[in-house]
Amino acid sequence: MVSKNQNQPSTPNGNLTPTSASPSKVGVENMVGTPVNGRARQALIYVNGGQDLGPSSAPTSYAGSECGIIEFTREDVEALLNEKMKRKDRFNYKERCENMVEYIKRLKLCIRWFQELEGSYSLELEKLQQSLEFEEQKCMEIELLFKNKEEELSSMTVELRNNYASLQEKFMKEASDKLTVMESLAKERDARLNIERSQATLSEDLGRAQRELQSANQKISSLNEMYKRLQDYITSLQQYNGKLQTELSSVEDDLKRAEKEKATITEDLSMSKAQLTLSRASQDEATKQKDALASEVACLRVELQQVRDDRDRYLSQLQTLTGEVVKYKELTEQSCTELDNLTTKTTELEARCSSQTSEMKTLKEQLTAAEAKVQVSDISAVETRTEYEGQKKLVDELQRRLADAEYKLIEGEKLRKKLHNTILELKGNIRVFCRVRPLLPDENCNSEGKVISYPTSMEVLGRGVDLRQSGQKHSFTFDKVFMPDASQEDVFVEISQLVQSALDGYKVCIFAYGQTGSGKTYTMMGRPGHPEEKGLIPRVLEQIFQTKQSLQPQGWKYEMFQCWKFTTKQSEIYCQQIKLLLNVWKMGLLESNMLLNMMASGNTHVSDLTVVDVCSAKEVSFLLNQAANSRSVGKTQMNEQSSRSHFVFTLRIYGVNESTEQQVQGVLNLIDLAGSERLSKSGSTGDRLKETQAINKSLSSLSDVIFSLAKKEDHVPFRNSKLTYLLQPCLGGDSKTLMFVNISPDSSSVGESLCSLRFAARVNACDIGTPRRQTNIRPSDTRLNYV
Ligand SMILES: Nc1ncnc2c1ncn2[C@@H]1O[C@H](COP(=O)(O)OP(=O)(O)OP(=O)(O)O)[C@@H](O)[C@H]1O
Repeated sequence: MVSKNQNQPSTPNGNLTPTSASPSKVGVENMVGTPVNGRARQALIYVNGGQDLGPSSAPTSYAGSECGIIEFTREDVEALLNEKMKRKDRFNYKERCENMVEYIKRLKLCIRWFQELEGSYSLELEKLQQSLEFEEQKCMEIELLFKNKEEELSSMTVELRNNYASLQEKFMKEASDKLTVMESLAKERDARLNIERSQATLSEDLGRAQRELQSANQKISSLNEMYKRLQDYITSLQQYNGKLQTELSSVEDDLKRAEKEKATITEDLSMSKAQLTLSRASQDEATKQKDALASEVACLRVELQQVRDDRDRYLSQLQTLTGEVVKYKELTEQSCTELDNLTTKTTELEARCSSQTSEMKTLKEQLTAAEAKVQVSDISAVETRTEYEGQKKLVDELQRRLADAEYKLIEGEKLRKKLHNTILELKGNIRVFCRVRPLLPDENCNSEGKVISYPTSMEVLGRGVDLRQSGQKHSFTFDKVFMPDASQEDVFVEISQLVQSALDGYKVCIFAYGQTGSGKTYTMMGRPGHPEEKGLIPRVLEQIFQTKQSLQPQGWKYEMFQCWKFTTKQSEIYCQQIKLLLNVWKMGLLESNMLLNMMASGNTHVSDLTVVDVCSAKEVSFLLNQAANSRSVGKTQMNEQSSRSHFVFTLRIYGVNESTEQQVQGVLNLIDLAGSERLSKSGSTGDRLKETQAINKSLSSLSDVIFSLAKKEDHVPFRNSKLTYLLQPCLGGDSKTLMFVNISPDSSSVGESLCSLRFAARVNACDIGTPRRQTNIRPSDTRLNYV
């Protein structure tokens, strides 16, 4: 610390000048406690290097004291003292005195400056005192104000206390409410725990069901294998049977041949016997003739003897009777000729007799040989008969085994059908498949990225689809999601089981829903002129006709196949009117009061509808092409070739197996709905606008029906539109329904896509009941029921 007396000498010129090499702060320390004017003074003198110190930078609190005091850092002072100590040795005393004088001069200048400052400060002090008085007055006023405020505040405090009391009351009430809420929360928690527990049991059930499903699948595959094996076995049995049959027929041929031979031999034998009898008769005759001839010869001999006697007599008489010699000579010659004749006749007869004897001998030999042959053929006939009986027994045994195998096969088929339908029931009787079509060449991918994406988590792989709209992601899960690269075949594979159900006697309904241009017609009908891109309808028909062939060996034999009737029809519901596709050119639009009756069987009947019986897929595809060509097509802003009508393709299937007395009656409805579109976006006007409104109305009726069925309401509004009325039998609780929701990946259609996906998600959450199989119904007239 530096203490400085006011009486110290000042610089001669009285100016405050900084030391040449001085730092910006210079401090001087003097002894503390040195008496100055009888008082010890302390001071720090601060000299700003070369700057004019104004009143603002000068200390103010020391006005009126004997010297100005300025803060000086200790470090600076210590540094200065050190410097001084160091310099002590280096400078001589004189120099130090000079320095000191110079220094004192400066100090004096400072003091003067401080005195000036003090004057200015006293002025300021006066001003301040005045302002203090003013402030005091102000304070008085403020105090008054404060009092008033205090009163106000006290009244407010009272009020606030009252408020506080009421608030406390409220708080108490709230607390009790909170308690009740906590209680209900606890109850809810319990309920939630219960739900979680039941969810766990349900998931366990689900797991069990899935395991059962797996085992059922395994059973099905084993049954299928068994079925294949049985088929192979049956084929081999049939082959064996065929072989046996051919062998049997060859044996039968042999037998026939042998019998024929026997017959011919017997015939020959009887002929021979007859011949023999004839020969014997002729022999007898010949013997008789011989005897007669012999007696004749004997007579002739007797006559000859008589003649000879006569000749002798005559010769004796010749001698006597010369005239009569010529006469007698002639007579003798004549008798000789006659005798010769008789001799030759006898020789001839003898030769004939001997030839007949030899003939008889050969005939006897032949007879013996024939009898031996007959004996041999009798033995072979007995052998053949025993062999034939053995073969017959074998054939009977084989036929019994075949019938056994067929019975097993039929039982297996029954089990397969049951398991197949159990699987489908487990999958749900209303299912939703989503199909996203690829971007078309004239559509551009959104600059912000793709609108549609597919989650890759294992849980929803192949079943999930995400749609992004204005940066927000909407996720949906369906039974199956087909990405744009899915082929028509991939889609068909997934629905082929439903076609099998229709063949097993169920009502099946498959419909495509979606905005205009989203690919409904492509899915149902395919791309015309591209057989590899043919749609579901032609593929379904192919499957049905193939199954018809393959079911033949299982009892649905060709003769019985005559009982199968494939009846197809196409009907089009257009602007709430029913238009007949096949004779649309003849009839045009039908009147709205057209008769729609419910048949006793629960099937809808459309009057005057042309029904065509078809026998092959070719015939049906011809009819389909006709139907597709006569379908109403229009152009909207959203699709160049928009289908402005619903297309309903119905296939009715009757099956009879006469060996098992089984009959099935199934219905398959394939529907390409007209495109749903926003009126504003479609750009429709006039008739087209009416048409779009009608389409939207019938689609909304369809959704009303589905949701009403899902809620199990007593009244289902089937009659709200022709479409739902016509489809009533197939949309009812006892049918299997599959919905395709077709989606366009174009970013400009994202709003419509979101609507379609939301509708599909609601449909997917529905449960419309358990399907019933229609069996043992022999249709009296299949043409009466159409849907
Ligand atoms: N999966 C697909 N693969 C290739 N092209 C497709 C696919 N789906 C649809 N398309 C094409 O998209 C266009 C529109 O399809 P389509 O006519 O089937 O739509 P839609 O939904 O039936 O329309 P609308 O309701 O107006 O009749 C057609 O050119 C069709 O060939």
